[in-house]
Amino acid sequence: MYLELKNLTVDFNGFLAVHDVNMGIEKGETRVIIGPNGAGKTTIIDMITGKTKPTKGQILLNGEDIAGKDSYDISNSYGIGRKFQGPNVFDEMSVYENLEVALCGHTSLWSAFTYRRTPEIYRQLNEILEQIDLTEQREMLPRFLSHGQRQWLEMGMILAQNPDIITLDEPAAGMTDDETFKTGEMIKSIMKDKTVIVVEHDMDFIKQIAKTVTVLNQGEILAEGTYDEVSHNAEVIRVYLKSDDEEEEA
Ligand SMILES: Nc1ncnc2c1ncn2[C@@H]1O[C@H](COP(=O)(O)OP(=O)(O)OP(=O)(O)O)[C@@H](O)[C@H]1O
Repeated sequence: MYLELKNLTVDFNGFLAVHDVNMGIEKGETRVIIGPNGAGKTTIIDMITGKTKPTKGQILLNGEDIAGKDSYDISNSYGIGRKFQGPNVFDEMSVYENLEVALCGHTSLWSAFTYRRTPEIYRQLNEILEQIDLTEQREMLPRFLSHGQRQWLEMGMILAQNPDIITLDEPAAGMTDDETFKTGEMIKSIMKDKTVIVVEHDMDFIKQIAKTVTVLNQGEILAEGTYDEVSHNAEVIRVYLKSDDEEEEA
């Protein structure tokens, strides 16, 4: 197994936000984690990406336990990238420059000083611009982009960093139906060689992208299976899907 969570647990002052979670994710898989508000979905991503240290359990990446390592190490040495819920771009830089910073990420003054745009850098940046459909917007500042386009820029910035594993926390939140569909197609095409872990609520979007869906409830795994399996599971309908519909109707 490529990425394996074993008895993963976090205790926030006596509250078990994640409790004995076991999950195995294959290399190249797109895994979606769903569940009601407060189920522990983001906390699991926080632990995988080093933001939160587990109280107990292991996070095995190719058999090596990375639980408790800091987020810088996890992103730089272990190739795990993260897209947060809200936009996370440099407002004063163009779309192109944002991607360039992500691609070339200067770790020292010297590397920034000696940096030159090479043909290979141009090629890679243009390829990413095409993949996220922002070629025409390349000189624009992010604030002039639509909400969806800003999210795609961030997906491009993560791609530019070339991680092996990409975690996306509600990538379609606030998007129109068309933008949501386009985001799903992007994940399927440009991230097809990556291992992708997505936290989402939009069931159509989940159906579009997921091979396996893990359902969390109150910090524990309630069900796991294909979209069809979990969406027909009586317990999942009771604790999650039904209450979702009722909220929408209310
Ligand atoms: N640092 C923290 N200290 C204390 N409690 C926390 C902390 N972080 C999260 N929690 C609690 O842990 C539970 C799980 O939170 P989490 O954000 O992982 O849920 P979620 O499934 O991602 O929910 P949502 O769909 O609303 O984003 C919640 O009850 C939350 O209030």
